[in-house]
Amino acid sequence: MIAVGVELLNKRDGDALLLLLDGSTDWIRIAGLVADIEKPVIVAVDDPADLEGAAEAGLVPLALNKEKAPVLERLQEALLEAAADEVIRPNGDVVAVYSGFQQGRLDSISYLQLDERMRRFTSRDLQQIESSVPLKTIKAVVDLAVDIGREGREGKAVGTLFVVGDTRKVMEHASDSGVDPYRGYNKSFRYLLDPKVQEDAKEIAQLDGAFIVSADGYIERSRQMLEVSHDDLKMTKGLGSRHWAAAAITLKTKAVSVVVSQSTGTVRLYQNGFLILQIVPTNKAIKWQEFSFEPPQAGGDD
Ligand SMILES: Nc1ncnc2c1ncn2[C@@H]1O[C@H](COP(=O)(O)OP(=O)(O)OP(=O)(O)O)[C@@H](O)[C@H]1O
Repeated sequence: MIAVGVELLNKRDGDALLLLLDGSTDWIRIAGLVADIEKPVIVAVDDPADLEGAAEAGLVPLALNKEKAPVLERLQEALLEAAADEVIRPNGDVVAVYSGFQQGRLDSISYLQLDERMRRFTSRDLQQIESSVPLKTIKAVVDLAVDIGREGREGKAVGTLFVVGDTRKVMEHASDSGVDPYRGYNKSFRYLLDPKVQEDAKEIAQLDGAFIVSADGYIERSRQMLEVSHDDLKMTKGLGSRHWAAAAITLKTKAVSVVVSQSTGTVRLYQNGFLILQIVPTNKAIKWQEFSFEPPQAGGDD
């Protein structure tokens, strides 16, 4: 199967060969099988310990930590990580060899043409913004924002805005747009890293205005209108007032803004007035063909 993968890669002039494996193997032997390729050969397994020796053999090791996940999810994760590591171009072509039907046996080959819009935030992206807000809080807010962008509420698309960190300064630029359901509530009902609080926040996100969140993850206010001038900003055309406000508040304060577009579900993160991250909901980022495989009927007429 690996030899056929190599042949396909060479014929189609693809960007990389991806071997999705169920565990460690003889890396030297694999390196021998792929010696004819000048492109990267990525070996992806779940447990990082299983990758020992892979890099020395000239392969690109990738740990997935997705042991129980279905094969397509593991493949997707491998591609996203490889793109994030810049081993493959986000719109490159990859030949993947993997166990599609039987664990432990390489029985499937796919030629994958990646989607240019493939973009997912990684911990590495987030570290860039950690300076003003702890990674833990940013990650929770971004995850929640991505959920809101992807799921909406009761079939309707929802857009919203979270302004995180530098709370006191942010509040100087904010005013109530309606009754704020969080005001006066005990801290335990406002801790955004708590899944129950996240579910409540999804409801409130349907209402106008922004959430103001402290650097340690507590919702301090919701339904806030931000009043900030946009004079010093350069923004992509087509973005509306919520996005302008999101960017502008990060120019006036040390806060980070996370905004969900109601029209597209895209999540954008601003810091110092700049767009730092743009996350298209992942289920829209790559269009996978479902496998349609029907095993032959046992005891049939043939
Ligand atoms: N200055 C602001 N502060 C807080 N929220 C705002 C502000 N301006 C707009 N919003 C919120 O954004 C909502 C939609 O505004 P608008 O359509 O201009 O935003 P947008 O940036 O185009 O976002 P979307 O992509 O979601 O349509 C408003 O109903 C309001 O809830």
